[in-house]
Amino acid sequence: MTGLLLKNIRKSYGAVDVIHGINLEIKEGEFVVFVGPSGCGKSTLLRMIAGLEEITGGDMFIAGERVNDVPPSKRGIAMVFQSYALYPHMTVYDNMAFGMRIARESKEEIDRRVRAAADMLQLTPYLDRLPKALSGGQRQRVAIGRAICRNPKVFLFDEPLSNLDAALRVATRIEIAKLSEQMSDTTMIYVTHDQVEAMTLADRIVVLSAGHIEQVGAPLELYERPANLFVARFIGSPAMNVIPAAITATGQQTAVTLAGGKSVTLDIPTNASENGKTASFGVRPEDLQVTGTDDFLFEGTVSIVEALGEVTLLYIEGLVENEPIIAKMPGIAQVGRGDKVRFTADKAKLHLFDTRGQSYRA
Ligand SMILES: Nc1ncnc2c1ncn2[C@@H]1O[C@H](COP(=O)(O)OP(=O)(O)OP(=O)(O)O)[C@@H](O)[C@H]1O
Repeated sequence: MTGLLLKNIRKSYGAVDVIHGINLEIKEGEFVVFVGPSGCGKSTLLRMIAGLEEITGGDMFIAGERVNDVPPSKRGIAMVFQSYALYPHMTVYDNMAFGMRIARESKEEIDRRVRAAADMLQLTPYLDRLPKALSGGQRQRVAIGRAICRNPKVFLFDEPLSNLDAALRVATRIEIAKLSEQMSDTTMIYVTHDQVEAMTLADRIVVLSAGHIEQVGAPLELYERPANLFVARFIGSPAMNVIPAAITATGQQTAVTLAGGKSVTLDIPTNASENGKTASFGVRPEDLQVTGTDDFLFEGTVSIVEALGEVTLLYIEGLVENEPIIAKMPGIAQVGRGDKVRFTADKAKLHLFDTRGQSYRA
C-alpha cells in the first residue's frame, strides 16, 4: 500500500521556485531518507509533508487521502526536529502524554502508550525527570517517544541527531533503526546530512539537488550504480574520483584516454555516436589498488599521506586540475610522501559519464 504519494509537488517563495515538481511514491512502512547539499530543499519538502509549509502546486496523498489542505494535526504525521522542542517545565512522562491529552485520549490509553514508548526507548527510569536533567541523547529519545505516542501513519525526522556528539549519534541511530523495525507499518521519512545515517537507515535514499530529484534507490544501488555524476560524487566518502577522458573506441567495450595520457578499456558499452566525445571517468577511492605492473589506470606522486589506522588516504596531485585524486588503502599503507605510485582497480567498479554527466552504465 502507498504510504505517501507526491505528484508534481512544487514550492515557491514569491517569485523564487525552490521545489520544481517532485514525483515520489513511498510505500507504507518504508524508511526513506532525503539527502542533498545545503539549500536543495530537503527541509522544505519535509515541512510540506508535515503541513507546516503550504504546497504551491501538485498533489500530496497520505494513505490515499489528498492532504494539500488538511491541517498538520489531522494528517496522521509526527515530526522529530533537530532541536528536541520539549516542554522544559514538564516531566518526561507529561511531555510524552501531552499530545494525547490534547486529543482527549483516556487516562488508561495515555498511560499504556507512554509506558510502551518509554520501554521501547529505554526511558522508563527517567519518566519523572524534567528535560534539563537528561543528556542530549535522552532528550532526543523523549522527543521520539512523544512522536511514537501519537501513533502516526508517517513519522518525519528532520536531522534528529545533528545536535548529538559522535558516540551518542551512533547509539541513537541504532535506536532509530530498531524502532523502525518494531514499527514496521509506519512510514518513515528522514532528512540528514550524514552519509552513514542515510546508508544504514534507509530502505531507499532520495538524492535531491536544487529542488529536484537526481536519483531514488536502495543505498547500495546508489553507491554501485549512480545514475549521474552528481549522485556519484554525493554518495560515498571521500567522494568518487573523476578524471576527464576522451572516448576513442565504442562498442561492447569502450576505450578512453584519461587526462594524463593513459588509455584504458572499460567493460561499459557505448554507441558509435559517442566516439570522440569527452567524458568523465570515475573510480571510488576505496576501489583503487597500488600495482607494480604495467596494467595500471594512472600513476602519480603522492603529495599527502593520512594514516587513520584502519585506512590510509593517499592524495595524488597534478592529474586533475585543482583536485587531488584520493586513494583509500586498507590498514597502514607502506607508501610515503613523494612516492610515485601506479593505481589499478577492478574493472567492474569503474564508471563512465557522458558530457551531460549521465552514466553510460544506466
Ligand atoms: N521562507 C523562505 N523564503 C525564501 N526562501 C526560502 C525560505 N525558506 C527556504 N528558502 C529557500 O529554499 C531553499 C531550500 O531550503 P531548505 O531549507 O529546504 O534546504 P535544505 O536542503 O533543507 O538545506 P539545509 O541542508 O541547509 O538545511 C533554499 O534555497 C532556501 O534559501
